[in-house]
Amino acid sequence: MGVEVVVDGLSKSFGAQTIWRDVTLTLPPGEISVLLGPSGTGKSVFLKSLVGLLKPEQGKVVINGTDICTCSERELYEIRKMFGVLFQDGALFGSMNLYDNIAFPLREHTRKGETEIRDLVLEKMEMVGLLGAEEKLPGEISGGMRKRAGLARALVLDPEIILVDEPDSGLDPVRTVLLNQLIVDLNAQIDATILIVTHDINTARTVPDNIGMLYRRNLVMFGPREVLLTSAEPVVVQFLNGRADGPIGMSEEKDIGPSELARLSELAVPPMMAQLEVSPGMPERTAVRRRKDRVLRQLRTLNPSAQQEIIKTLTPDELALYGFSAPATGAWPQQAEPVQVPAADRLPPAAVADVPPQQVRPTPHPRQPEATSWDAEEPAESSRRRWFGRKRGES
Ligand SMILES: Nc1ncnc2c1ncn2[C@@H]1O[C@H](COP(=O)(O)OP(=O)(O)OP(=O)(O)O)[C@@H](O)[C@H]1O
Repeated sequence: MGVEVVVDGLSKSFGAQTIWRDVTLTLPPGEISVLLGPSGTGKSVFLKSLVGLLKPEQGKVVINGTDICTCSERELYEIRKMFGVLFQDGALFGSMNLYDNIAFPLREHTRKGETEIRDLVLEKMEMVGLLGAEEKLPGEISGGMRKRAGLARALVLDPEIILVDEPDSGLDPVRTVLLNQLIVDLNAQIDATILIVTHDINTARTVPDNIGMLYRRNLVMFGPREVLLTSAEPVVVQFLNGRADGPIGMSEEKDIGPSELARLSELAVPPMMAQLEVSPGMPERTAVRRRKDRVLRQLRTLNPSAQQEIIKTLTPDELALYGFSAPATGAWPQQAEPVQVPAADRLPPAAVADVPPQQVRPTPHPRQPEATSWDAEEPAESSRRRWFGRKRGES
């Protein structure tokens, strides 16, 4: 299982320029989190601070009991081995073919022989649908393929924490959905803790378990996806609706006038979208059940819209299991007449811990449209199918 990343009171400046201050959040182990924010709010700086490439002036980043802001170089070196990082452009070496690019961390950081390295490289290349492209140079392949090669390289040391910087930049909407699906499937297979930085609203609405947002040098919020996706905060509403009017300006944050605020308050918060489900043939995401227990424990502290959205994800069995009373109509679960949230001391009931795991089923999510091939120039389908196994219903 991935490890927890605890960020406590983190502040970062470059000279007189404060990037963000007092950022506190916890990336739950094995869950997928997204960090949103307008351009220049310091999302990439945050990722680099998590992996120890930048040193914040204040605060802690605690991983496995070690604060990477104050630990020794040797400890940092060991902690870094737990990370896989996918930078925006894949950060591949232009003169090396894909095989050597992906093999690089194994040759640098392990004593493995070439036979073992070959097995691992080909396994990761198959995982991201790149088998057959070993000899290609980064300059000879599409942006989508470069991203996937970067992802394969990020995976090659079996990371427990994966940081992904704008996976959607430079990709068309279909390739973005395919890459998102790949990240969800990877999470199901290796249960790593994942943090994605993105501008893409669709990614934010469909991929993560948790969402945070940086704005005006602060973390506006961080928590279960339902909290931000139902928030009426003007900056969130503007961002989720992709509107020009609102507190986010082109270069600097601007002050919002009363008429603009009124226009924003008339905008509906976009309806929640279902989270991406794992592909057929993949294992279940074990983080889903852990998250459900965690979120239900804090349910009463969340806003009512978020509470209702969370309750709507529960199956009838789970509603009963977690101690929710049925709505008057008897329909499970429904929005018009909200189900009753049990008293705080019953969330979740102590009995949950004693319930056999198979009784707590992951939430069924509607399927996304069937994925098409990644790149026209590569044999993606056969490669993906070998890794992902047969589709549901296929003999
Ligand atoms: N090494 C550095 N030295 C000085 N300033 C830096 C450094 N790295 C980043 N910055 C500054 O920090 C600010 C935040 O940059 P960052 O790239 O983290 O923003 P971002 O939110 O990821 O933006 P975008 O969404 O456009 O990629 C910018 O003003 C940038 O110029």
